[in-house]
Amino acid sequence: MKILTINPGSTSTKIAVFEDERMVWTGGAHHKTDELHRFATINDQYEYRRRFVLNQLENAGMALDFDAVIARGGLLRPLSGGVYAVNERMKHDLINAVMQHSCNLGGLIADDIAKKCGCPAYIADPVVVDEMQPKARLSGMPQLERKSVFHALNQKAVARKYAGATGRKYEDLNLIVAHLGGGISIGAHRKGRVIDVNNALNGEGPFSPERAGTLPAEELVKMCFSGKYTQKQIVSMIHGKGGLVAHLGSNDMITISAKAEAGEEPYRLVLDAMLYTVAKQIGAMYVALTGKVDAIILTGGIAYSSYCIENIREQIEYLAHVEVIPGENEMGSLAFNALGVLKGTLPLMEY
Ligand SMILES: Nc1ncnc2c1ncn2[C@@H]1O[C@H](COP(=O)(O)OP(=O)(O)O)[C@@H](O)[C@H]1O
Ligand SMILES: CCCC(=O)OP(=O)(O)O
Repeated sequence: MKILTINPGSTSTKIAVFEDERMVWTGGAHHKTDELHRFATINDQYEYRRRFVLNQLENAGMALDFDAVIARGGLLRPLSGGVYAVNERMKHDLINAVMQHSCNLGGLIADDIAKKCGCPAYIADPVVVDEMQPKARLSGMPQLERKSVFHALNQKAVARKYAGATGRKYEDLNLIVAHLGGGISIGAHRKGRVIDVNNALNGEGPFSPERAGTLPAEELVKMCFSGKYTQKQIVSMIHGKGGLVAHLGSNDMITISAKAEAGEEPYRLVLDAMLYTVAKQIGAMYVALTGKVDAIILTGGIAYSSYCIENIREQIEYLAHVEVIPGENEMGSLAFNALGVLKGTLPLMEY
């Protein structure tokens, strides 16, 4: 069976083709900050990203004859993990999502290409997978409930991979998984359920290449009412143009980590500050798991940087075993999920 997998991330669009479990082609690219910031909204990126996927497939000589097209899922209502068919209700919710992120385009692009092939379109383990324990949902303001928005697909895939490699079941382990990408999410996985995690999108947790992370609330309120900024500008300072983009004007971690490693300022100070916020969030999830932690897994694109990994390791290695699984296992995981549905070993959920 031939599966097309599509993963629109905040900094990249990744594409891969699988024949059963075997990846036979991979494409995609990192998008420069300016390339995406010329679009006013995420929905405005739809045509650009759709054409990007189709052009890449055409240039690689890939015919549009897939058995299924599956994409990373977007900011839908809170859902259980699993595979969902893209339907009209889902497309409506993706187009009209309150929270904006490029993953909202995944199901829409998958649906368009699947229609050209005459095959089904799916999403799996969307970013809104919600398994939070009740006490983690409350903030200090009853009006503001915490929400589970994170790299569910990759966090679950690497957690299962680690469990398999150590001869155990994901459901028997307590793990902290830190996904270090354009956004950063750090989850406490208790026996196969993510009982707490920072919302990677809305100003919670570490700052990241393009997110502001936790902010001083009252200072932020003053900025909002200063008359100097529109709501859209403030929101984009929280995600899109926050974090390293705000401090250093770039989300290119390869260049930034090389400069930081060479001791160049302000790169060293800003990157070390970001990694300090990562270590602190890992500490918080250690407490969420009451210190009973089998391993801390560092994953995502930034986990390719030895500077970043060693910096974080020094701050947390006394807590538990540290496992590094760089990149993301999202493409393989998407293909595995689509195949499971096509072969009837996984249920297909309706949105
Ligand atoms: N070899 C590398 N060294 C350091 N950072 C890297 C490397 N490769 C990718 N990155 C960084 O990883 C981030 C993207 O991570 P990824 O997990 O692909 O997330 P996203 O889904 O947000 O695109 C970018 O900030 C990119 O600069
Ligand atoms: C919306 C949460 C997932 C996320 O932040 O993904 P990226 O790191 O790809 O932006």
